[in-house]
Amino acid sequence: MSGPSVIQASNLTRRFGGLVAVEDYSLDLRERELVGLIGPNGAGKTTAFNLLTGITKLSSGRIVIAGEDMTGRAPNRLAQRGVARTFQNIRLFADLSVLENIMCGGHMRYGSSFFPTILQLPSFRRAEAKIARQARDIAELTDLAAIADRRAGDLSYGDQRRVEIARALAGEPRALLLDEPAAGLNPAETETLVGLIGKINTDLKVAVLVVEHDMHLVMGLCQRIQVLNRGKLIADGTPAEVQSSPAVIEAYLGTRRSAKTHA
Ligand SMILES: Nc1ncnc2c1ncn2[C@@H]1O[C@H](COP(=O)(O)OP(=O)(O)OP(=O)(O)O)[C@@H](O)[C@H]1O
Repeated sequence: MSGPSVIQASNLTRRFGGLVAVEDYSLDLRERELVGLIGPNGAGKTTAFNLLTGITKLSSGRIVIAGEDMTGRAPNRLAQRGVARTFQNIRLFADLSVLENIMCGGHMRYGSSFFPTILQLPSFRRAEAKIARQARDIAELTDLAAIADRRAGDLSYGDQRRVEIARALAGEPRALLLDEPAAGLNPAETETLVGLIGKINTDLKVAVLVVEHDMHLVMGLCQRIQVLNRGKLIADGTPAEVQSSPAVIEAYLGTRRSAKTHA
């Protein structure tokens, strides 16, 4: 049985001029759920992600996070309410160490305000110690402890991806949204990533929504899969249900057919 709702998004719509990128998209992501969001190129997945995290403004719709209406709030307010994300293109501080990058995630959530920081008050030192302790725990969990002092910019792509996820976890999110986490990873790195996402979901009890082109990964990892096509949700079910859905098969075949026609 799944728990209470973490993200309740209802009828999210976003227009860009005359183009409706996402239309009436709804998601009820519950505690401990691991949900995949798939769809052909241009289906609206990234736009849906950006709407859920407040990065793109809604044309209409409603977003409730852990019971609080967060519609129209800025991305940092949604993050504070417990929604963390990673991006398609890795965005790390290349010159900072792995541990410092992870601590940045903690600062976003628990950092001291301006005056305690400037004056180095005890409250500032306490917050810093807590953030450093927590970053070390997360480095352990994400298998980054052995390279915690290395410069992030010197790491392999797969390790950088894990640092990005570790930094997102430092904000102690209720939900983690991963935008194409396996993009650019080799098969061994992808396998490590799949193990990590599973661990985050089961051990840390964080709800996960993952956008991914790697079907094998999505089908093996997710309990539930949503399929977007031309901005609209055309399926929402178990991997087996989605794979046998005529609308889904048609959406993917249709994309291939039109790609051939235009080739
Ligand atoms: N800022 C924007 N301005 C105008 N059109 C946009 C903007 N962002 C997205 N779109 C359009 O909205 C549609 C959905 O794009 P989106 O990037 O969300 O799809 P996607 O499913 O993530 O695609 P992909 O799998 O290729 O990453 C596309 O037609 C895209 O061109």
